Amino acid sequence: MSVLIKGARLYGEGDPVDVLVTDGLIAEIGASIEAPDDAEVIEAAGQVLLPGFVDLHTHLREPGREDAETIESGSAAAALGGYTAVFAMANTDPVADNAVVVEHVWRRGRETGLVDVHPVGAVTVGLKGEKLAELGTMAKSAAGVRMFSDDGHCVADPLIMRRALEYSTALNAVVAQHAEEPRLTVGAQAHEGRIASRLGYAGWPASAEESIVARDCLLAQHAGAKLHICHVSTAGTADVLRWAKNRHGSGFISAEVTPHHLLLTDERLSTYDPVNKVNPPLRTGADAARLRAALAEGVIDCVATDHAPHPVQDKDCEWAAAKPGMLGLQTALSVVTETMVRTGLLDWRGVARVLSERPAEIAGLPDHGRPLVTGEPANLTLVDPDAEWTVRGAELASIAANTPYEGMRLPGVVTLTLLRGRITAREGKIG
Ligand SMILES: NC(=O)N[C@@H](CC(=O)O)C(=O)O
Ligand SMILES: [Zn+2]
Ligand SMILES: [Zn+2]
Repeated sequence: MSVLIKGARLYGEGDPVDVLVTDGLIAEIGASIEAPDDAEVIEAAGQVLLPGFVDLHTHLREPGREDAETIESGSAAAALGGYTAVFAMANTDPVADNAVVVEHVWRRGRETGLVDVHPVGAVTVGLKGEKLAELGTMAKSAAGVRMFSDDGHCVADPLIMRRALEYSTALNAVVAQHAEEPRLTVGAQAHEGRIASRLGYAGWPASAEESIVARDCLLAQHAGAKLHICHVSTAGTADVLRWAKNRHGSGFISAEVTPHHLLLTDERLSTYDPVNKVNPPLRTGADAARLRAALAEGVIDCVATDHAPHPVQDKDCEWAAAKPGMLGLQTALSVVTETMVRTGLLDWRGVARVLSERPAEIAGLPDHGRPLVTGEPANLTLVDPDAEWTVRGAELASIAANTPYEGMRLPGVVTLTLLRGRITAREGKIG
């Protein structure tokens, strides 16, 4: 079976070309390729071909919260969003802190077959922050875990974090930190600042994030380890990262920003709608502007969704009782188009870097985020850069519907996703 993509521009650059995909690989790229008899032909005039997206930060909720998302529904959302690989966070129930759970997630991902699902292993047993999980056993399992995180919780104890970093070097793994000093965020509900004061919410200060990022960059350097910072949300964190990368090198320190922290601000909180509740909280417009600039510059390496589905009863309630988190997989490309491409901060080559190449590198995936040349694996995403769509939570593939972009009109539509040459999503439909 082959697929012939006709008339797309690679990275949105140069003249339109035809791309023939056969046996899971890019077989030929040329000005005009004749379709083989068995080929599925995709008319792609005006569209941009990119390497398939890689999400370093997804919550698929299986096992344990299948009323919010399953590996199957989350994989569908990923494929429709243009993703060919996702990293499934460990804060499931039971926690992915052992080989049995990570192998289950990995196997269910394979069976579903819509996106490569890589389980993230917990750093500590039960995400409790007290005792290191069996990182080595998870690394050696069939799931081949190479990213560890207690995401949802900070590895707050500096000695535990130090040991995790040290162990991870022997496993050639990366530790991804949810940077939140818990003593500074007790009871916190919103970004500490003008809006939180006005609404009467306990504040989540920027320094709760920045102090952990600074600490962990120093610990990572000392251990010679790879550290990844999850969901960077403040201008100050960008400053710390710039300093740390200069000192330690960007091969060791990496960071992601979420689409929602690029686009949304705490101005939205005045409606008291918990759809806007997320951890770390939406920050100020000045923070969002600095995050966009840091992403364009490479101080922040990549965009990760922090796709966090929650069932209606956990979101449709009073603010303080609501769970933090928002959907992200199917809206990421559009939010990046809106905030980074339409503003001139990134071209499509830059989008390939932040949504595909850098995340694949950080996680050590050999067959994603590869150049668009003959012989490479056909993990590909086709984007219509000029099309727009209106987000409707109920129409997204996730079981949960907690999108903060409800009713928003956004630019950039994923029209085709190929995983190893197989069509996983096409024109908004699976397969
Ligand atoms: N981001 C969130 O607000 N929530 C995440 C946890 C996390 O990423 O910290 C979740 O699991 O729901
Ligand atoms: Zn987190
Ligand atoms: Zn998360």
